[in-house]
Amino acid sequence: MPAALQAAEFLARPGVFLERNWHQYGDVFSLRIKGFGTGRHVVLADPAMIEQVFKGSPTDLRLGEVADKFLTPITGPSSLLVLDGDEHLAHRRLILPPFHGERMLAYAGIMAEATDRSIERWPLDEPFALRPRMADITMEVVMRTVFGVEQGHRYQELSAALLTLLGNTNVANVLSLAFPRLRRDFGPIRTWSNFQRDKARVDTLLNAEIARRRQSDLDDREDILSMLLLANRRDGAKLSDDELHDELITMLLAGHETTASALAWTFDLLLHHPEVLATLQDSLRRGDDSYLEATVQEALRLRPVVATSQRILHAPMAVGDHELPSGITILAGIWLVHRRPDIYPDPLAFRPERFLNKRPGTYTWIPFGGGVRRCIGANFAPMEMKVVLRQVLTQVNLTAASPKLERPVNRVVLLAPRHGTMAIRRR
Ligand code: HEM
Repeated sequence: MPAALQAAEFLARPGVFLERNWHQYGDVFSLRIKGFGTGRHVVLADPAMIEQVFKGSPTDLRLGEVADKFLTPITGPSSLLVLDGDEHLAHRRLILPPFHGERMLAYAGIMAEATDRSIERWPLDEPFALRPRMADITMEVVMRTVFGVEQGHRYQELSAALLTLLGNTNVANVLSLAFPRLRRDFGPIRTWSNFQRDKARVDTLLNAEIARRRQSDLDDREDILSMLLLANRRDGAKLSDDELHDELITMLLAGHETTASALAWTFDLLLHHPEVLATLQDSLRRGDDSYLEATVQEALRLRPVVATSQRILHAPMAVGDHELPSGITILAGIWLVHRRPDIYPDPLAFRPERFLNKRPGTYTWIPFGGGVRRCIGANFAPMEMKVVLRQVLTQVNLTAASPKLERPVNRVVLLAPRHGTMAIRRR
């Protein structure tokens, strides 16, 4: 298929496109997609090969370069997503600890409050889209747990500016981010200057927040920004204001829409599988969280919001029986591994029992990628999903607004439900 057609289909319907090629060519196949990674790609659907890639040398297998092209104008150059090599590892060592341990339990309270605040505004007896409501919740969670900004005037100002910046990721902007030559205005089409204006507004507000936080008593605070202000690199240095700024935008960008889409997918699956929903509600009434945990794992398997995890290869690499050349982009097929019938019998069925009292495999369940680039929110996001699901399912009676399951659409780089998971809240 010509490269332009491959690109169009891959961008519009990545799941369908990847599956068709997988059925035709098997667990290793190549693609040509201009403007995406290095333009030449090899897709892997075999967990053993993906393990090799995730465990491979971070110098030879780079993710930062893939993201750098289109993310740096939004995040800045010091984002975990766009860094590679030693600098990436140095940032990761500082950013990972706040996402683990006891503190996470304190965040559960914030997650429950944000959910209750959102539920209060849901309409009764009329269809409404759950995905944007989930995005309100995940925005509040990032604003309070990561940025440490509580509801009020500053919260409103900063969240509105961030939503304007991220909401402007329309086709024109995404293209101009991917192709630097398009980073300008075209006569009356002023998308690039509008983007710059929105970005400057976010920068001013975020820098003011960082400066204000530096003046406060950091030891008493539990938010991630405060912890990052206290953290030292191995050489004793701290993150600069610019680096903190870039990491804050990164965590919002990586943690907000992803978790909202994952939640919308989970509700879509639950509302269309009444027997699973009933089992889950029953287990929640009994105070048993194991089925809730399994439901989240199964939803992330069947509807992973990121279809592939990417690495640019900088040295030839033998993967299985294949010699992969330097210069290609490897796509670890998250979507495909999760649909392997040898690992998940009847793979299209939504069946949380698969994970009941059974830990998902490190290389067979990969919604958060793997290795030194594994998602830093890989504990935080499932916890948030569990809190939101519990709050909603124990307080609200929801039904699906349509008998059909949602189809995935590509929202920039995430797979989201086409109609946003339409539901009806019943009395
Ligand atoms: C259900 C929700 C989420 C999903 C499905 C998801 C998925 C992913 C995936 C697939 C990657 C790339 C991993 C790789 O290539 O190996 C990633 C990276 C990342 N994620 Fe998440 N993510 C989610 C939530 C979050 C949250 C809540 C945060 C933070 C608040 C976050 C922050 C990041 C960051 C900073 C990276 C880059 C890590 C690095 O390059 O070292 N994500 N995520």
